[in-house]
Amino acid sequence: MLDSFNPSYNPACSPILRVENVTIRYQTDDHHVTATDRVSFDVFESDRFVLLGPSGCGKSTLLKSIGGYIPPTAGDVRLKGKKVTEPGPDRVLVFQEFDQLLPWKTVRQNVIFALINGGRCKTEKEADSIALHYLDKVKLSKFKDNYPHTLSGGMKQRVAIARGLAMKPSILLMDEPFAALDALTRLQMQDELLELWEETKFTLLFVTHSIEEAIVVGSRILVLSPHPGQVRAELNSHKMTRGEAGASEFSALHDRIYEMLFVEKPTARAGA
Ligand SMILES: Nc1ncnc2c1ncn2[C@@H]1O[C@H](COP(=O)(O)OP(=O)(O)OP(=O)(O)O)[C@@H](O)[C@H]1O
Repeated sequence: MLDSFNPSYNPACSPILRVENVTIRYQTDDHHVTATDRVSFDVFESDRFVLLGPSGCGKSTLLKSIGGYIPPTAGDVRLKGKKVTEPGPDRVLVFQEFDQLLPWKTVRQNVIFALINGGRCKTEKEADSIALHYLDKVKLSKFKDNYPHTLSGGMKQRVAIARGLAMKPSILLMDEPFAALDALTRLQMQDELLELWEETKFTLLFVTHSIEEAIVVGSRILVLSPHPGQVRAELNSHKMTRGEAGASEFSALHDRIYEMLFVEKPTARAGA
């Protein structure tokens, strides 16, 4: 899963996740596709770190690499100081697609299955109590014995989030988890995710191509240029709200990111 122990890792001040100069190239039958180009960033404990960029800039590719599914062509991904070489229960991925649950298992059985197979629990009893705890957190206690096909898209995503958090990963990886939802449900799910974060302060890496969503969900935002993805800027979006109180700050940051993505020419990494 991870290579040998790194004695230089100090949990008090080291990042949980370090992505260093990561370039990822796909080899197709007749050509290479460079998805990301020398991307670097650090994610610290309890960050809500967002990768933001237009379609095709390599956000999903980066997330899959962090998940251990795609090795970088160049550069390194390190989790708690150890090089990521394959998937592991310390990094749980939540996808956009609604079919990420096992359709032949109930909501509660889906969470129990992950807990036992991911090695988090040894007994069904222990897994059941953790599953019920997290299903309650996502307000799905009443639907614990339902099968996935009887749930709405938003409810299925809540199960996937409960399952992810129940695993207590070092970092929760979310790839446009709300993109396929209707606009109202999407806003509601963003708020619910923030409420959950307030309770447990889990470390989150969240991919989106929506500027609004990045500002609402993120405490830090990495803006990536169009294909191939390079770091355009890293921004602090801590304490931004979409309510009236923060409206002018919110729209100033929104406009700034919009310009970076669609107006300005690529520049070196800019701090904020
Ligand atoms: N398996 C693959 N084989 C070849 N090229 C690929 C593969 N997967 C992705 N790509 C290419 O890599 C680039 C980055 O794709 P990726 O899906 O990571 O971007 P993205 O930013 O997540 O896009 P979106 O927001 O549309 O999901 C694109 O040019 C894409 O066509």
